[in-house]
Amino acid sequence: MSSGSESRSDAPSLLETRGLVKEFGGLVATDDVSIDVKRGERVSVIGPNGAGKSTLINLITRRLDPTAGDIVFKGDSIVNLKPHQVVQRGISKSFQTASIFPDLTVMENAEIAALAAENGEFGFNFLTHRDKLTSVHELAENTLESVGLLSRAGTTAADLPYGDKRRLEIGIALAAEPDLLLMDEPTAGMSPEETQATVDLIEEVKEELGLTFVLVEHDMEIVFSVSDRIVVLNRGRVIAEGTPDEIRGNPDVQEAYLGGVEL
Ligand SMILES: Nc1ncnc2c1ncn2[C@@H]1O[C@H](COP(=O)(O)OP(=O)(O)OP(=O)(O)O)[C@@H](O)[C@H]1O
Repeated sequence: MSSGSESRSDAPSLLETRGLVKEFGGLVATDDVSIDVKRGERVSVIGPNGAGKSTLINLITRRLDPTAGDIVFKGDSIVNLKPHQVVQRGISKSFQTASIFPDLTVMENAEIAALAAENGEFGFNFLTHRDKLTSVHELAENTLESVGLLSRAGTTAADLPYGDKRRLEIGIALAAEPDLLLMDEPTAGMSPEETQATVDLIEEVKEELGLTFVLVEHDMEIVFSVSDRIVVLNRGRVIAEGTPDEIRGNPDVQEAYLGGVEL
C-alpha cells in the first residue's frame, strides 16, 4: 500500500486544503490545516478526541465555513459552493445521519440517491426527463450490486440489520459517482462482526472502484489496514503525516495519544 502512495506522489492533487482555520468563538478547531490528497489515494485522518477531524470533514463538505484558508478540488476553489454543489462536483460523504429514508425500500433509496446525483436537487421533472429514468434505475442497481445489497432491493430500509444499513449509506454516497468519498467514523457503534463487514466493504470499494477516499476513524487496526497515507491531527494542527509504517513509529503521535502532553 505504501508503495502505491509513492508511485502516486507526482499525480495531480484531487483535494487540497490550504491553511484551513476554523474558529468557534475563541476555540480554534482546525488551525492552519493543509492536506493534499492525490487521485486514487486512500488517506486516513486520525487524532485524539477534539483534534478537529470532524470539523475538517465538515469544512470540506461545506457544511461549515472556514474562518480562513482555501479548499481546492480538481483545481478549483470550492469554498464558495453550497453543500449540494460540492456533491455535484464529485465529493460525497458517507455515514452522515439521516441519509437513509427508513420507510422506503433499499432500491427506492438507491434510486433517490441516483436521481439526486443526476439532478443536484430533488426538483426532478418526470415529463421532460423520462428518458433518464432507465439510467437512474441502472445506476441504482449497479450501486446496490457494488455494496452487496441487490438481493435486498425490496426490503424496507428500516428493516435492514445495522451492518446492511451502513452498506446502504455507502451505496447512497456511491450513487453520486463521487471522485472523492469522505467517511466519518464508519464503524462507530458497530459490533466486531459489523466492523469487520464494513472494513471488508471499504476494501472491496477500494479495489473494485479504485475510489479515492478520506477516512476519519478511531480504530487503528482499520486505519493501518486500509490507508495509503495517514494524517495526524492534534488540537487542530497536523502533527504528522506519512505511511502507516511511518506513523506507527512516530513519537509525536504516540505522545498525542497518551494525552496530557503539550505538542
Ligand atoms: N459547532 C461547534 N461549536 C463549537 N465548538 C465546536 C463545534 N464543533 C466542534 N467544536 C469544537 O471543536 C473542537 C474540534 O472538534 P471536532 O468534532 O472536529 O473533533 P474530532 O477530532 O472530530 O473529535 P472526536 O474524535 O471526539 O469526534 C472540539 O474542541 C469541539 O468541542
